[in-house]
Amino acid sequence: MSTITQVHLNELKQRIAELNYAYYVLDNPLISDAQYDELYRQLVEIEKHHPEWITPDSPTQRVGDKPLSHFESVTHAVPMFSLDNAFSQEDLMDFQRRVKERLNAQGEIEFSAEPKMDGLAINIRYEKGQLIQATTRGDGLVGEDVTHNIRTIHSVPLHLLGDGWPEILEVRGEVFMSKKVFNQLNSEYITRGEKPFANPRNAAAGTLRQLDPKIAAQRKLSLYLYGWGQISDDWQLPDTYDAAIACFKTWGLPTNPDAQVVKGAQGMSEYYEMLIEKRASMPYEIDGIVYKVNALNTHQRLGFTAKAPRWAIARKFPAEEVWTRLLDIEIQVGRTGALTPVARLEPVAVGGVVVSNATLHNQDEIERKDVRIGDMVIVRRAGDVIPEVVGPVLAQRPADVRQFVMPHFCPECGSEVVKETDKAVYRCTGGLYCPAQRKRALQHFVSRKAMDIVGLGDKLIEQLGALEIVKHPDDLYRLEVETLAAMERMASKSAQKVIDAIESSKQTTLARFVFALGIPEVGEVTAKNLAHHFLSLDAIQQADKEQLLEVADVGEIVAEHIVTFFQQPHNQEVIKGLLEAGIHWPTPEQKAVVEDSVFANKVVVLTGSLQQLSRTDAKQKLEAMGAKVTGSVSAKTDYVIAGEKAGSKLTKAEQLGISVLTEAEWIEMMGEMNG
Ligand SMILES: NC(=O)c1ccc[n+]([C@@H]2O[C@H](COP(=O)([O-])OP(=O)(O)OC[C@H]3O[C@@H](n4cnc5c(N)ncnc54)[C@H](O)[C@@H]3O)[C@@H](O)[C@H]2O)c1
Ligand SMILES: [Zn+2]
Repeated sequence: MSTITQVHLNELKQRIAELNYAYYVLDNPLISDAQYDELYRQLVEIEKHHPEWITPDSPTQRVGDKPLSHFESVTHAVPMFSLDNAFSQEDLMDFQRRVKERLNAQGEIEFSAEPKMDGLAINIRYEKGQLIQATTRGDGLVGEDVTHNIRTIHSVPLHLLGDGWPEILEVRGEVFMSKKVFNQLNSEYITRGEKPFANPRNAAAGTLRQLDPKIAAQRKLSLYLYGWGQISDDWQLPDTYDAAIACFKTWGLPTNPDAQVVKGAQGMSEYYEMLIEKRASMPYEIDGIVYKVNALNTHQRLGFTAKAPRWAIARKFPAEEVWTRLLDIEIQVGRTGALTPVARLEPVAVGGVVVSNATLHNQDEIERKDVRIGDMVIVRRAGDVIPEVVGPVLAQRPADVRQFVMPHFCPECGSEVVKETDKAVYRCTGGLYCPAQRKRALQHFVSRKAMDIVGLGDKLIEQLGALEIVKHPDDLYRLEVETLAAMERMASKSAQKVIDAIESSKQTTLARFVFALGIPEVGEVTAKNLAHHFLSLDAIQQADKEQLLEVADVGEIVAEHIVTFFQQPHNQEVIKGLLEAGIHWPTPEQKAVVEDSVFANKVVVLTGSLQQLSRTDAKQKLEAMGAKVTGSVSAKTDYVIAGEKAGSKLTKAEQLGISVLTEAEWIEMMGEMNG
């Protein structure tokens, strides 16, 4: 502390004053609340050691700031104070100790404990039971008149219920926006392409500052009471804070259901544990707990500092939202080959843990949020949810930020990256080669319906992969008994069994082999159809999109996946390795399909609009299976394949009792037949 000079102090005061102006007046904070709280704490600390340096214009001596408003200014009958902060259990103990000392009290103090709602303070004035004015806190002495907007809050009575209320009653509470309303509002903004609100507090502030009360009415604000201002002299307050609040409740005023009376440091800490646990599931955001000495006769004795009551304290929760620098955006390749952009952050504490990475979900999300590398970003971590980048702080965007571009090649294996049609997902196409996809590729390759290698379980695959003994499926065929026997929980006998299984898997079918490659969207049935259509692996590899579309059950997306998969040199390398290892199969018989076909020599009529295939493709496929495709339904018709909105032909078929198939049923039948 000795190195602190008055020059430092003045700089700090100047800085905090600027930050206050940006936050309270312009509604545009320059730093995060957590960062602000830290600067403010430093100021308090210095002034504690040098009380002689405290000046009336110090931020510690003033509440908020005067708003620049379109609304009328209102001088509060009783000033609206802020709260002192406690950041630890220790701070709370100090608070209780100070209270006890001042009151010269013995034993435990009783406190009212309640959630610190993250919104804005409002004073609501009732005269003769009638709501006549609602004002913001402003600088604590003068606020702005927002009566028109407060009147739109359904839970706030325009006239007090019951009777017995004082002629003049000012109640104070927090206006806030629930998480649900906030999320709805923001998704509407996003769909309209407008900039969403940073958080519910900001949204509530923005809503209260609307001139048109219809907007506030639509946005559904909420309010809970937590105190009072001026009250007629002839009315006697109850003895305790909680009884006063309960009394207001009987007049129809909304109060926080989570408020509780607790005793001493132990009680305060139990309430803290309870509420922090509950925080994520609460319908509105809270940023801490407010503890107030419950006995009202003590409040006058304890009094106020320049800024806050001495009978209350706000125990802040760890911030769920902080600001930090986005150092880079890196790509993570998942086990299915999906590429996820991950934010690399300057390490920062958020929600109680230090975070240096956060998900950015996908490219669309980065564009929508307009996050750029080098930006100051808002990072959020609520409850156990993984940390997320909410968006950039545009006020602090440096000139040299960089736009993120999705790489064209997989950072793990160098294979081509493709964007999946109609999805926001980018995927690595090097399925057989990519180390990120290794485990999944191998598990699939050895599975029963693929190469059917018995004894190669997940644990073993994991070990072989991790040790880089088996990087790609072709490495399996180079395994030796000794290598396998050295793995965990393996003996030479079981190792030999696995080697035998690998050996016998070499004799397979083309369909199994194609399925084993793990081409996206190519399941067992599609693999069979490909095998029986093209008859050789070469033909499948060389087929273009048009040719692939001729195959039963192959549509645009599947065809694209197949073409891209075989285009990857790395995949080709692995396939070559597999064939060199001795994998072989008998040539599938094309004829067999036609002979076996239920459609061989049958008369088929297509009607309605087909979803998966064009009319021409469907006709070709039926003919390939030996069917005769005709245009009109008669007694000679064997099958009618009815697409959507099928009309008279379908009716006729039904009248004649002809078998009708839906498009899906037909495609399924083709798949089964080709096996
Ligand atoms: N980022 C910035 O640049 C910047 C600048 C200034 C202030 N701030 C933030 O604002 C805070 C200070 O604001 P403040 O002066 O309004 O204090 P505060 O919000 O920390 O606490 C006082 C307020 O708490 C609210 N409150 C909620 N629940 C309550 C309850 N149950 N009982 C009583 N009051 C309750 C009231 O509105 C009251 O005015 C700072 O700690 C910081 O987080 C940030
Ligand atoms: Zn890859």
